[in-house]
Amino acid sequence: MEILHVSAECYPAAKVGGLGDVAGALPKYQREAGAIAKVVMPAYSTPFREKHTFDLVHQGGLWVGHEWYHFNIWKESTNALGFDLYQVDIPGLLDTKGVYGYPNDTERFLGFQIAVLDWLNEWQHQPDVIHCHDHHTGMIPFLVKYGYKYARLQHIATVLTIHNAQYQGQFGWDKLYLIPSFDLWKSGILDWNGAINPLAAAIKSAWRVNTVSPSYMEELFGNANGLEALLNMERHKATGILNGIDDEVWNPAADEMIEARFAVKDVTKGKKANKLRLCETFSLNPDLPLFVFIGRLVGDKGADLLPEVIGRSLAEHPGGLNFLVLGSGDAHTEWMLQQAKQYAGANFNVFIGYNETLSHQLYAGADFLLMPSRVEPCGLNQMYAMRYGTIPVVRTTGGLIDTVRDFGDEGGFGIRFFHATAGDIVHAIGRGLELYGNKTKFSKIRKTVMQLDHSWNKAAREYLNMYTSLK
Ligand SMILES: Nc1ncnc2c1ncn2[C@@H]1O[C@H](COP(=O)(O)OP(=O)(O)O[C@H]2O[C@H](CO)[C@@H](O)[C@H](O)[C@H]2O)[C@@H](O)[C@H]1O
Repeated sequence: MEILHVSAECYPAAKVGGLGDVAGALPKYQREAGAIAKVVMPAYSTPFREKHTFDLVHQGGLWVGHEWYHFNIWKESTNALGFDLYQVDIPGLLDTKGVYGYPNDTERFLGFQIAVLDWLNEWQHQPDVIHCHDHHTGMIPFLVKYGYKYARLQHIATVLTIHNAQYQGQFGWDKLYLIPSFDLWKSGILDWNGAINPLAAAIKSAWRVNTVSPSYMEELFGNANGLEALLNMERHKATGILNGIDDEVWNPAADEMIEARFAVKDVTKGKKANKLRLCETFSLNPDLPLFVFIGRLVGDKGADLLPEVIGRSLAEHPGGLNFLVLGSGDAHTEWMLQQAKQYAGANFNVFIGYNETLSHQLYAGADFLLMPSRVEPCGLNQMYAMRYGTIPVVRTTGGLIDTVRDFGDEGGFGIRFFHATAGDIVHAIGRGLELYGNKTKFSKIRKTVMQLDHSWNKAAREYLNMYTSLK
């Protein structure tokens, strides 16, 4: 069984969020489970490209509408990721420093998908499954089925994983000419609510669709940013498979990025050393319980609630806890968090930006991780946090339901709350403080969360079973 994953991100070559983590880990575990798994992604101008060597495996040219581009497909030559990594290099289109957020993102990702399909079309060797991730690759299942040029690929199974249905990649019908020619009778398949919608087109065209947790799959049938009816129609081919975490990258006993490495047996000592260093860096008192938030500062993550939560918690427990935030995103939320320093004084600090090393240090040094997400398809942060002995405080939604059980319930180990409101979050933080005060219980839960099995092995097998069922 050979699988080609197509993704806009793949850690460590390029990562903006959880998609990068998944594309960088799942293929490795699929290989361990006996399959051949490869990844193809865009060749952005990142430090990764400068630091690694590549072999040229294919050259071609393609049209995106009326623009002609030359493209190269490169294969990373040292097997640095533990699987074959291919990068699509399209000068003038994909050689950007960043991944997303350019005015021509529609053209950039169409170019990427066309290059992948042209390459597969001419490649003697073909995979059994093309596994597409999110809307940036959503035209592939459609074009494999209906693109005139790609008839040779029609027998290859296509799978779509929805990492986040909030983002669908819509563009206007005036840009139809950008898409390689296909049976125009099928143009309705591209449409959702009067626009060309790559995520909807992929949901309609892929052989199988999955989301990254069973609970999020259920939620989408009732709330999918406009795609509810479509997902209900396609329910027969939709399923939820819970993400895992790469326990080679996220391992407190071997993590080179943290101050002190530790395992379950020396968790108290290890956490203390990491917390001390973190608090020194951010001028926080290490004797207080530390709540952190790591992530994109956007409404879906509930980041806009943080300034009020910080203010109200400190009003309820004056000088009783510290907050540290790592993230970037909405300019207003970033500004509000900077302002929060004025009223939170020495009990709060924030790092605005993206910093992979610092994220490891926060998971290792914190006592609690806050995730007040309004939408959380799976969430990896809570699983990373638990592996590093940090107790998650999460909203009861999506994948957080499938991975965190409240410590008030039989066998529970985290803290859950229901509403994305400052009141509910502050209450949950209060429960965290009580738990922190009960040293025996706190230490027991810390050890419990570190030992939970969130490895990719189970999910890797579930994906392989899904592919097998398609043949
Ligand atoms: N400023 C920063 N500095 C350093 N690291 C940062 C950072 N901001 C975020 N990160 C890192 O980015 C990743 C975020 O992953 P998540 O899965 O929590 O969210 P995301 O919404 O990106 O992913 C989507 O896809 C994933 C994968 O399927 C789903 O789990 C999730 O629910 C869905 O929204 C983590 O590795 C985190 O540490």
